[in-house]
Amino acid sequence: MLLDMQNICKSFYGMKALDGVNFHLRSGEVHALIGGNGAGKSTLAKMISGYHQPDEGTIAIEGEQVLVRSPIEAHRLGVSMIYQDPVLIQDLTIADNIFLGSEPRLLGFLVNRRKMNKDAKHLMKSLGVFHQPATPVRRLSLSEQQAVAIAKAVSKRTRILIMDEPTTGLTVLERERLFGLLRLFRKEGIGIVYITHQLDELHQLCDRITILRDGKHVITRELKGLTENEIVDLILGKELKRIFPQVRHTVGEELLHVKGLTRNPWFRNVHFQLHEGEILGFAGLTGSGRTELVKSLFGEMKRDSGEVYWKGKNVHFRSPREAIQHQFGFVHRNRLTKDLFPDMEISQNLTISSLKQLHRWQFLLREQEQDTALDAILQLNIQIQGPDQKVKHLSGGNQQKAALGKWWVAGADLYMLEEPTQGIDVGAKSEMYATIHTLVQEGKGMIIISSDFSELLRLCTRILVMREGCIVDEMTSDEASEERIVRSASGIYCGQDPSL
Ligand SMILES: Nc1ncnc2c1ncn2[C@@H]1O[C@H](COP(=O)(O)OP(=O)(O)OP(=O)(O)O)[C@@H](O)[C@H]1O
Repeated sequence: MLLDMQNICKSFYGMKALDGVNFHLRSGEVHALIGGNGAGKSTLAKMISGYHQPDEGTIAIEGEQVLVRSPIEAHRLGVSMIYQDPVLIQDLTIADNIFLGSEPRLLGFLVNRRKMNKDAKHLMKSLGVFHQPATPVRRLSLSEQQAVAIAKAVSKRTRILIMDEPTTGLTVLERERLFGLLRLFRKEGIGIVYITHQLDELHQLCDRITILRDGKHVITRELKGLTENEIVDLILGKELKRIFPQVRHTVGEELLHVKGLTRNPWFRNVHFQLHEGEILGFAGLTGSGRTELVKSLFGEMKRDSGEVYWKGKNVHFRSPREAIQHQFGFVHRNRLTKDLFPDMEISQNLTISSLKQLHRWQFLLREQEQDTALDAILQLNIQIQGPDQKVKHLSGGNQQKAALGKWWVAGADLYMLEEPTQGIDVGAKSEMYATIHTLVQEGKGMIIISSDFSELLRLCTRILVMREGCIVDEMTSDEASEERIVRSASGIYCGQDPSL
């Protein structure tokens, strides 16, 4: 056994984050570590990588009991951890980042830069990245930065590699490349702990699965033979009928009509309409212009030309404030920093865009604010300890509901959601989808940007695919398939002419 963790317990401020958890990792296996938000996955991973120490329990690597008191000690033991946002120094070069703290030396004290660059080049090449080793890391894409983090791990003779949601923000093709690398590591006997909320990834990659729930061990077994529905039930501890509710909406009046919208170099000549009863999905690779398009609709970004009609009226918002006044709401991908005030109470966050209605003679009607917030908390089923709880202390799923709730309180008629379920667990996802359907049923407009194409397929009534700033394909839910989206998004063929 490569790694053997027995009876691990850990509490924070008297609250048990892990309660008697056992975890075993074999050489050459990819072991999925799964559970809902707050189940204890990251805490367990941080025990192996030296960021936390257990209150009780033992850790053994290759049969030898160890005390992993710091990340440096973990590295010495052959443990590396890679996060969704690789921890790299952006202004240093690829080679510097890979060998930071373990630079090859000449005469024992001079850094052997030649060898460092040569080794870095070789490592990066084996990972399919061909930049010069002297390139600053800030010039690389997210997936290339991840390759640098992996190269760093490999250069340190890693035996145990822990990956915490590594595919967040990656395109389908980048994800495939990462999986290819992990399969290679598996062949070399490295044990990989793989943490994810993307259950559709498990069968592509993982050999065994361990599920945690509320800090307790639920099950460890071979993944083969376990269905996605069974995994969902084990995560939640109850039966979830359907992650994606089957709802058919009737298409009604036109809400939004975008004509020839252009902002160089991000997007060009974009035309589309959104009707009542539609959930409009935007698919595309990173840099396809989807986010910039939505930012421009929300007044966060200027446009060069084109027109936008909202409920039949020509509108041109020069700031988000104007968009909000016209009942537009936008939940960004990084909602905690962009949409919410993490150090403020949940009730203040929910009412922040509606303060005008909650003021009289320049005084905030505190009681009314609390009532309005409470209404949203109940309607959207936001799980909190009290209305004065700070948003930063909510789970990822509840933070997402709060970000949506802010626009609900403000009376938004158009919701634009960027990566609405990124990082949230399967139960919260299911609730988010149900909320989206309810809002659409009430006649609200819904635009979803998601890198999770299967989510778009199962949620949206119509999907537009963007590539290099242009809409290159459009499909109804009946016409759509993941293959068609991937092909259009990556330019393998243009949707209008599959023979190309
Ligand atoms: N440094 C900390 N201080 C206080 N509480 C913490 C700390 N780290 C984790 N916790 C708590 O421990 C519990 C387990 O959290 P953990 O981050 O391990 O869950 P997780 O399964 O990784 O969740 P997610 O999928 O949302 O990342 C949670 O209740 C969390 O609030």
